[in-house]
Amino acid sequence: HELWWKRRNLPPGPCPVPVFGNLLSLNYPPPGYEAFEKWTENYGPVYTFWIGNTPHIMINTFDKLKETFVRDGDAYVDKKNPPMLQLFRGGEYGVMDTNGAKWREHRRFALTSLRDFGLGKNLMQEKILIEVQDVFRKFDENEGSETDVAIIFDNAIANVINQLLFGYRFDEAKQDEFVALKKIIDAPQDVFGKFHMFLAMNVPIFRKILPNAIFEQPDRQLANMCLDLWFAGLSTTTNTTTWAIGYILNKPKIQQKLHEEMDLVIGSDRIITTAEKNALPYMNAVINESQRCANLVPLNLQHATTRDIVLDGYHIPAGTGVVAQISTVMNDKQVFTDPEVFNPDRFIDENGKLRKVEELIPFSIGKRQCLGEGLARMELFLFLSNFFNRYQISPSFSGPPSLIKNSGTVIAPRVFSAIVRKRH
Ligand code: HEM
Repeated sequence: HELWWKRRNLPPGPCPVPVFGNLLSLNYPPPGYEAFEKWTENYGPVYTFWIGNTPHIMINTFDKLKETFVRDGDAYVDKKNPPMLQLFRGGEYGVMDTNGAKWREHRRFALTSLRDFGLGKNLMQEKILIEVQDVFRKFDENEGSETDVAIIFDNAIANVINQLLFGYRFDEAKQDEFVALKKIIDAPQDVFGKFHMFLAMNVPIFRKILPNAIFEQPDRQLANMCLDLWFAGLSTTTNTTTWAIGYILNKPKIQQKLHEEMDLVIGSDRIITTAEKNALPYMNAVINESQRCANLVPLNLQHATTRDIVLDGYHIPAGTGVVAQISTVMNDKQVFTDPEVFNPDRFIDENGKLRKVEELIPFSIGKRQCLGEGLARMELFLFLSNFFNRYQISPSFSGPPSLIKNSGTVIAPRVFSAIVRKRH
């Protein structure tokens, strides 16, 4: 039944094992890119991947993603949530794990609110630049000594999202609150990042070990919405920033080229704004390549078909799991030569301009594409360009940071410290 009957009408894919499906393969080696790549080579752009005992149709190339998640977007828009998640949230609340009219209304509300709070205008930039100055203050204080880079950016990026959600930032007087809040936010993140908890979420037999709903608030929609924006907005942006610095510490020549561009275009330690974004192609290429190599979600969020579809001749019933497998697209050898190499030059054309590569899709594609993309792009540019304009960063005495990835839902770099020195 498990090995043949249930699979007979689905696109071919790796053979699942009872209870775990294909999940165990993602740990050999973690975080699973290689398994997904091998399956794409073996079965083509569409195959079936089993999460526990639930089949998911994986879409693994950019062309197939356009044909499905973009051109037929409505059919792929629902989320397929493990029942465990409803227990954890106290029901179907928030924006990330809701469907239908509720999802549409709250996604629109979140996007409009981001716009009203100044995204696309100078207001949001001003808020981020206050944090850039605070980051400067902290690095200046630690100049010449070993510093945990991620902690400083994490506080700053949390301030941006907290300003938006609750109207204040975690300044010196509010550090205790920040630490306490981080503990609460990181607890589920740590837990869900663990491979055994990932199994517990997806393999029914393990469900009994997780606690019941943690949300007791009367307004669960509001609480879950805040959780979604905090959760989705903080670790993704901090991890990308920290990965970028980690990759650069492993390739000093790239930092040298960044500094040459900064000296030519900016020429002092003044603050850089988004108005200068187009004048800094190499900086943008470094950000692009950092997002591609960080490849934060080895297995993208799981969607479900909203109606029966026919895909490559297979009849897929409504409610079947479908995944826009962006990590495989961003490692596609046909598009990105030597995908394992950190090489920002792949985004620079023969005239030294930024090259648009449409297969770079770290924010995913289709109707559920990341709703914080505009904010995240602004943060990445302002934090990283201003950081590299002001500082020279070098590895700590123990050498450049490890780039090895652990398993997890959003892949964080290993903790490292480095030494910064002002350039001007
Ligand atoms: C570098 C930073 C970020 C990356 C790489 C990233 C990536 C992603 C990805 C891959 C998805 C899944 C899309 C899908 O279902 O296929 C997503 C969804 C989402 N992201 Fe982001 N994200 C980032 C920053 C942010 C920020 C700053 C916010 C909030 C302000 C945010 C809020 C969300 C929300 C709410 C969703 C769910 C959208 C929905 O289901 O309609 N993200 N993001």
